[in-house]
Amino acid sequence: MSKPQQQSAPPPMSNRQRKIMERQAEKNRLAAAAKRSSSSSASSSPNPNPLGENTSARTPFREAELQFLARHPVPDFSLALDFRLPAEELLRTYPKVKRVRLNGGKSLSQFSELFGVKEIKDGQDQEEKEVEYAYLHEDHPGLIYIPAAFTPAAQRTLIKGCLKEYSRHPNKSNLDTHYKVPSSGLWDLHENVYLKKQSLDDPAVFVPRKADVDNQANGYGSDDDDDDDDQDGEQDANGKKQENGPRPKPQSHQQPAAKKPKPSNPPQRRAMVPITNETPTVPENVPKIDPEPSSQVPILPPSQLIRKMRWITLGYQYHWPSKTYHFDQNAPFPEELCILSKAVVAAVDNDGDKGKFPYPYPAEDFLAEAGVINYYQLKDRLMGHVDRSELNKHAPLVSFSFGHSCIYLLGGPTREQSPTPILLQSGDILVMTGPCRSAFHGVPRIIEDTLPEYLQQDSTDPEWDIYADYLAEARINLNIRQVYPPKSSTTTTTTSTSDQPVTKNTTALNSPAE
Ligand SMILES: O=C(O)CCC(=O)C(=O)O
Ligand SMILES: [Fe+2]
Repeated sequence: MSKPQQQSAPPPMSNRQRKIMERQAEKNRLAAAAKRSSSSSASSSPNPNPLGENTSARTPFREAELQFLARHPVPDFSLALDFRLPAEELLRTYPKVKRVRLNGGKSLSQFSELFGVKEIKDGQDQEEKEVEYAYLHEDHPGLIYIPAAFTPAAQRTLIKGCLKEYSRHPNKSNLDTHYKVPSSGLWDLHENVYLKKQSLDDPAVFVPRKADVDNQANGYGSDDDDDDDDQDGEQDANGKKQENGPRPKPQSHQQPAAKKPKPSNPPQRRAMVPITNETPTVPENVPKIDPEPSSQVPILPPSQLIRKMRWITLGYQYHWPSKTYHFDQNAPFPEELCILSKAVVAAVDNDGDKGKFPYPYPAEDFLAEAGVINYYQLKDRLMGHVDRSELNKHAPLVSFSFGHSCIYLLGGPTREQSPTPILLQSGDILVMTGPCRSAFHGVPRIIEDTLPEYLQQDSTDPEWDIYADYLAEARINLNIRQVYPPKSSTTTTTTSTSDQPVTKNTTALNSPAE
């Protein structure tokens, strides 16, 4: 007997699938409404919103940012694409996602031991366990996502590096603008107090303000600059695009300049680069004007000051206000990070399986030359932007996430493309290649209570306690870039905004520092 109602009924839908369909319908509705109101506002009212806000001017990227920034009601984080769903469910729920084996069908640990070797669980076939996959997305050509790439032990090692070692001079941090950070590093000071080797009664544990010590500006991006890529008008209160959430910060140097008492030497605002959606040519000789150290920043115990560390730069140091590199300030790049990033690029190259990864880059040409470590507290966010300061636009950008999960918005070449929210979790790798390298992206939300158990306090490893304490309210992102085209190369590199590789003899562009 036939059961016509069952044959014609759609297959049962999971809650997640239903939510995604609803979200897609809502997106379509908003896009249609925006289109309608922009065509009607062109002919009639320039401001169709009775509250005075020109909502039709909001781009889809901005809409998504606002959606995930909202505190009340709490956004539905399950709308974000979670690459760690069981493979079958992932591919069924997101038909635009494609799963591919890593280069040569190998596992990450075969590319480098720095990923750690994953344990084989009872009853699990060794070979089956070792297979690791990368994921691609039809709406985001050039995106490569490798979920759960690191073992817990490998994550701990990298997290320690990010907090204790890589944050030391000569790498610069946002704090260097205003504070005389000791060259042994702020983390060591924090550790000394944490382990009671130094007391808070000792004035030496309080990092002094630069403005009080001397008048030297050291030339690094401050929290008080703005992000010229953030076109949607929200205050972006620091040199990088990252900003703090709505926490009250009566004395903080991270407050928008307009809201705090005017310091005698107000920090520079970022106004030098025109606001545009077009990819500019790389400004190599723009003046690098540095913010002045402020005499208003608070003097804090190390445990609090460490939470004000927002970023550090690796390798070629970056000048946030002008969004250009200091080509003459090249700090030694941590060797393990060079190896690690090269291993990722090798894992997503195409040996023997042409066309699997559509924008491959030869690993032997990849060189880690610059990096940023972003330290997010729970209320911090990074507004939408494109990373376009590197001269080599063809090399992948490799990005690692540790600690709390976040919502990562990945858009397209303009803010008009509706972004895909991705749930970025500790130990995931996101690689931006080809056109994805020029895509708008941002982190509107760190998600509370998502610190994996293996990063929490662990009675068997008291040394980890201080890191666990820090991570209890933090997320760390480490991203690595190649600045120059490869040395004496005939490799294809892009020097234009085009995603089509242009073959060019690049020797002339090699590091002027050499
Ligand atoms: O935190 C992240 O995952 C993204 C960071 C980023 O986009 C950047 O540093 O340019
Ligand atoms: Fe970025």
